[in-house]
Amino acid sequence: MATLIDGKRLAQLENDKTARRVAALRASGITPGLAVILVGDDPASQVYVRSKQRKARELGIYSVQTTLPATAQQAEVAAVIDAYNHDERIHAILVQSPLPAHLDEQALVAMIDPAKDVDGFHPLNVGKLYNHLPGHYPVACTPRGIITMLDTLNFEYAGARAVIVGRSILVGRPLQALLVNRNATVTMIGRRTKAAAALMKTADLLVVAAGQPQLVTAAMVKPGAVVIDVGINRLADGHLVGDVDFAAVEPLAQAITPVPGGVGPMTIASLMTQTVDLAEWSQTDA
Ligand SMILES: Nc1nc(=O)c2c([nH]1)NC[C@@H]1CN(c3ccc(C(=O)N[C@@H](CCC(=O)O)C(=O)O)cc3)C=[N+]21
Repeated sequence: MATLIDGKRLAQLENDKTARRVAALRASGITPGLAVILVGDDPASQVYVRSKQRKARELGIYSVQTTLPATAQQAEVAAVIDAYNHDERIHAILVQSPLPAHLDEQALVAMIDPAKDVDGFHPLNVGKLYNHLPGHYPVACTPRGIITMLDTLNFEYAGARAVIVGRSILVGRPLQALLVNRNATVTMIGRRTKAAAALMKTADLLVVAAGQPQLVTAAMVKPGAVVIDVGINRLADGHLVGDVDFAAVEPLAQAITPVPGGVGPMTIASLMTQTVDLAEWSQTDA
């Protein structure tokens, strides 16, 4: 039987630490501030943004939100980013993804002050991560949360074979960099990959972020692998499932994340941690 990686519990532990750091910062006169920009009325995005705001306030973080209609133009969103860039109460800016298709998301992300880029999506921060540069910079929150979970397992990165299914800007690409930087050997799988199942079966660490329920079956998992399921799929009956056939894979894995209660809560915990990081760095790196 696999170790269940309890994301809810690990997130709780991390949030407790964050609350203590926020209290210490506030005692020294700095309240960490998070600004969330939501465009449109995608129901899943509204749920995520609401839980981010709730958690931030719980932890003592100053938290504000700008909501724009789905018809908002590029320049309107840009003006909101610019205002937060110059707002001294705000240390962390998040533009909820995905944006409506008529907006150029990458151009907007590039307008965020890199020192306030809590998602780590600004090209400057992406480049620093990719090149494994020293110093303080934010990294994508979902991959950061995955690393935290692997660290608690004392996962041995060096020499491990990692396979990542999904090459997104939010998850697959930044996680690839974080794992390469820890001396893992990383294979990226996309839709055009040949013999994907056989590649997955070589993985000591299998991370699945494809957005496809039941994509990974027991036949694709090496016995003893660590399996991280990033998928969040809402089925017709309202059930939330990941990308991994949990019931079939769990008996042969060394450790596995559940959905819900795995990567999702850790993503939010990482976001809170990184908001506080940015507030601290704004004092020391200025
Ligand atoms: N700029 C930006 N940054 C993000 O970090 C970002 C984003 N855009 N867009 C969407 C994805 C997705 N994401 C999730 C966060 C928490 C849960 C989460 O807490 N999930 C719960 C279940 C929640 C539910 O019931 O739907 C769980 O897995 O247990 C899920 C998904 C952050 N994202």
